[in-house]
Amino acid sequence: MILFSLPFQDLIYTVAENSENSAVSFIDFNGQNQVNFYGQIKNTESKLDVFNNFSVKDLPEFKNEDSIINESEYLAKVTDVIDFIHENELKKLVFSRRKLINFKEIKLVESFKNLRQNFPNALSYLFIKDETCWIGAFSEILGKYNKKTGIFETMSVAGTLPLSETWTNKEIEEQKTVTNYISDILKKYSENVHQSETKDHISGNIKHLKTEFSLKIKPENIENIIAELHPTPAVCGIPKEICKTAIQNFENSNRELYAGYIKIETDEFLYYFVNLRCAKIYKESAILFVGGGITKDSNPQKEWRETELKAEAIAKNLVLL
Ligand SMILES: C=C(O[C@H]1C=CC=C(C(=O)O)[C@@H]1O)C(=O)O
Repeated sequence: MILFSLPFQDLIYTVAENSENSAVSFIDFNGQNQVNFYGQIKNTESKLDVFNNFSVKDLPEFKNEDSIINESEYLAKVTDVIDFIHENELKKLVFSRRKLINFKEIKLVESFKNLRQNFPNALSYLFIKDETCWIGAFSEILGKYNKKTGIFETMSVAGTLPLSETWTNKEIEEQKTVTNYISDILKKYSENVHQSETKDHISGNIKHLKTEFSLKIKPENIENIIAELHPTPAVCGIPKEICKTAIQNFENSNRELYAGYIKIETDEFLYYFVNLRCAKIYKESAILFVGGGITKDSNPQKEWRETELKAEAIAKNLVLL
């Protein structure tokens, strides 16, 4: 079962599970595994209560305690990542960690409702399938294709600060790396790539820098563009392959669906949302997945604070007993 809502839309949708067409797919970070929801996308209308049968008591217990690192372990790892960045002259590498929250009970539908209310510009979702349950809300679009006009949109979102703070060179350069990476790929598909100014992008308690792109493409190029874009340096790093391998070595557990993407096909659009600010739910615990772009100018303590802020953005919406 799945519930989701699209950016700036009031309706809550589900997938009817009435045909073999995949309407919503979660693709993991490595592009190797998928969770698919087949059938027609339909409005849940007022029947949301049905979803209160979503129960976590049948979910497995969380056992992989080794995947949780504490603050001092995180600081040591980020110091190693910075050394690696210097040695390999990298522009950016995204390092992530998991944060454990324990509870007796979680009200999943209420938590989902909180997320969609507090992240109106995001794709918000909640699903349980085959003993796997995830919840999340984030507003970064890896791709949005308008089937009628042929216009493809994407964005570069990076750099993180609390709302009240002022951007420094570190965040500006970090976001530029993502912008240049995306721009170089898009130029292969059109001579007319429109690039917006870089603006603040609010996401709950924090802000990011965002540059938007649009271009007209042929429908047969969509999947190629997505395959080239993912994972962008907003979630991986540059050069992509070196960073993918380094991430596996530095992070002591698999990212699973975190930093992957969510494909949704409606009558009008093909959407690809980046799966950040998300949590995997277990029987009596939730694992929050949070990361940040590390550069040669990173301060490990500030990076820790950033992951704490990102974790809080999800955690404060979870209704726990
Ligand atoms: C990798 C994450 O955020 C990305 C998206 C926005 C800002 C980011 C940053 O400032 O590092 C990251 O690139 C995450 O939230 O786990």
